[in-house]
Amino acid sequence: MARLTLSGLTKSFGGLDVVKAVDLEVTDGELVCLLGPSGSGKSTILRMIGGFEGPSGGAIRIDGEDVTAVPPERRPTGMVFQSHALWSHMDVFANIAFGLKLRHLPRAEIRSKVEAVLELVGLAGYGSRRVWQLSGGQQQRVAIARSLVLEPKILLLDEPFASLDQHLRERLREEVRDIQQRLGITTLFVTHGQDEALALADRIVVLKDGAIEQTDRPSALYRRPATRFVAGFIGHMNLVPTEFRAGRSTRPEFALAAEVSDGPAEIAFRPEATGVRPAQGAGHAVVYRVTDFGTHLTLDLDLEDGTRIKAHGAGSIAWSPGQRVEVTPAEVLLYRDGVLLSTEPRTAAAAA
Ligand SMILES: Nc1ncnc2c1ncn2[C@@H]1O[C@H](COP(=O)(O)OP(=O)(O)OP(=O)(O)O)[C@@H](O)[C@H]1O
Repeated sequence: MARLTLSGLTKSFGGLDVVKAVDLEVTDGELVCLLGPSGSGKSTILRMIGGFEGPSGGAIRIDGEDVTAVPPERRPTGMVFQSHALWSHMDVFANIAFGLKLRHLPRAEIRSKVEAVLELVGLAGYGSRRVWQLSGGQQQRVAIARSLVLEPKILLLDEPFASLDQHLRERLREEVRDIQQRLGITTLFVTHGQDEALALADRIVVLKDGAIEQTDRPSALYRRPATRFVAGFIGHMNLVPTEFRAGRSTRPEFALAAEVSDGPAEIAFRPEATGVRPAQGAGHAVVYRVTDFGTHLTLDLDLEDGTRIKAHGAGSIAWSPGQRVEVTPAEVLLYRDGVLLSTEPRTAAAAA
């Protein structure tokens, strides 16, 4: 078990800061996902922790010990890359045993460690297979086994399943979670998939342009995204522009009251927390598109001013494009200048 501490971690390439003063504490046995769009600095942070990239500033500590200047092979970290870089001319056993041989462990000990780790990743009996005889998923399991066999204190995974199909990816991430919890190994997992992060992580770090936007548990991140960016990155968030005057939204269709100063704001609410029903009178919105996802129906709706929002519609109603509807958002948040306002808005009925 180990604790990882990043303080003021910074990296510049050619004068451009791609990682900007990142502070993060990962506790014993925790699995933290680094989530962000392409180019947000996720891999660079992971590579710095693994020692494959030298920081331009800041420090990396593992269990309190400064490892910032320690070369990768002497760090207590194990890294798994997207392209697993297995040696195709060696069999599975030799691939996994390689690092142990470099450490001059006795043969019997190497054998028992490799067999144990093959068992752990669900590949018992595969030791004599050639790498090219394995499926993509099996190869990635070998790559994980090759890291784990060295018993790192910290496991670093850089989009390890990105090249695999959806089903396999889901299965492997469940396996990784099981293994990680069984070993209690502190883990950092890089992904640009929000589903993957939500499914795997104890906590998620959302990165944008090399800086942390928010660090939180999946449920908290989903319920109260600290910024507009996070709101739009984790699931779908409807964002409807409005103006507040004397504590009331000027949008007639969502009459909201909130203790905010006058000025513009965005009303934010999730499609799954939005009530929709066929309009009795003129309604607030018009159905643009109906999409049946099997588990639920998603309605794309156009508000009077042309703002398009999404809502989940009841399967028992025959929705059709052009239909006029009434919309009742619930669990509403407010953003101003891209940042969550702490004020909880009340709906018109509650405010009246
Ligand atoms: N060796 C390098 N030299 C110059 N620029 C680099 C180097 N490595 C990364 N960068 C730049 O740093 C930024 C962050 O890259 P990084 O790979 O960390 O992002 P990422 O969030 O992991 O993206 P992706 O999801 O696409 O892998 C990018 O703009 C990238 O072009």
